[in-house]
Amino acid sequence: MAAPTSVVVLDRGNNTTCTINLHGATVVSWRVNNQEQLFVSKQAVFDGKKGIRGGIPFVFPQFGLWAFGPQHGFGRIVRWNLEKSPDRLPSGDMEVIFSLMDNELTRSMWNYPFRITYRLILREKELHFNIGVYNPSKDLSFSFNLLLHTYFKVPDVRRCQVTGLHGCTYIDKTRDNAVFQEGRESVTISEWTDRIYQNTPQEHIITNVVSGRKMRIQKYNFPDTVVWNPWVEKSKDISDFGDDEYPNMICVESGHVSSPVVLLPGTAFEASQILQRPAATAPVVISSLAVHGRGVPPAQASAVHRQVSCCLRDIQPSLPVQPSLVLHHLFPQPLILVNN
Ligand SMILES: O=P(O)(O)OC[C@H]1O[C@@H](O)[C@H](O)[C@@H](O)[C@@H]1O
Repeated sequence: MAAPTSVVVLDRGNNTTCTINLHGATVVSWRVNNQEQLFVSKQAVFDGKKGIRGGIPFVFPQFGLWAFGPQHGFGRIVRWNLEKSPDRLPSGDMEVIFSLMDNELTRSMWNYPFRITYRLILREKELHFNIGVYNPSKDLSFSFNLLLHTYFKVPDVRRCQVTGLHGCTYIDKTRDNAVFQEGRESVTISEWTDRIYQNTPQEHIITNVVSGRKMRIQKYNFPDTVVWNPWVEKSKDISDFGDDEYPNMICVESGHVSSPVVLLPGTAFEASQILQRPAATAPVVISSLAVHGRGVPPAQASAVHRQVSCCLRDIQPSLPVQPSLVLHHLFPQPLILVNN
């Protein structure tokens, strides 16, 4: 029987938590105010062997097919060490550090000494990732790919837009790895998508993630951004992914994959990422309003109020909005807003 997997939990308070499975140091949950931000398939396997389908698997030292080992390398299928247990920082944020060193198994696929430290910090609305890869050898260089294979949870991937890709070249894995240039200001998904965008900027925003809000990705030393969704047909080929789950996830992955990192003896590579749930101003504005309107009986006012708040989140997740304009759009009949 395979070794059971075990998890480490960061708890910042206020129902803001992050759970990391030592198997692959895979982040399997990130909840902000009790709201899950990451997608994990209902069919994910936790057998301590297979990579976990969802969350944030750690792709190393290979991205994609590999002649010497499994697809996406061994980083996501080996057990990592808990280098430093969860600890509260003076800021109130929670920190944990994992590490991985070469061992018999990794040497059988990739015969190099290495050491990785993977530090996570859970803030109020942010999750920080700091990665260091060290080459302790005196004479051998090695090269590798590294990628954080982040599965974001979304209500409907067709409504997501990803910014920051305009003008970037991309390798399209759905079209025999042909190279194209992105012409859209923001990228939407309506079919099987598997692209490696190159030399992308340090920031992307994804719209319409959970509760219709936005997610900000900031990255350092990760020149590539992979965008993946298997869509209808490819989903059926993935045994640990439900046929009907593709609308509920989008992978936007920060990595160093279209060219390898070459690490000289005695040197280190560092990269980092911050995921941030920007504060939503609109629901705050509207939640302090009571809705009364012609055609809306008082008994239904709170239901309308709830509906308006949800719609507002969908329409303008984080920008300041004019509630009256949005309400007018939603309810053409005159409505009176009473500030509580
Ligand atoms: O099924 P896996 O090995 O987890 O890979 C999932 C996908 O991961 C993406 O990052 C790749 O670009 C895709 O080609 C791949 O299909």
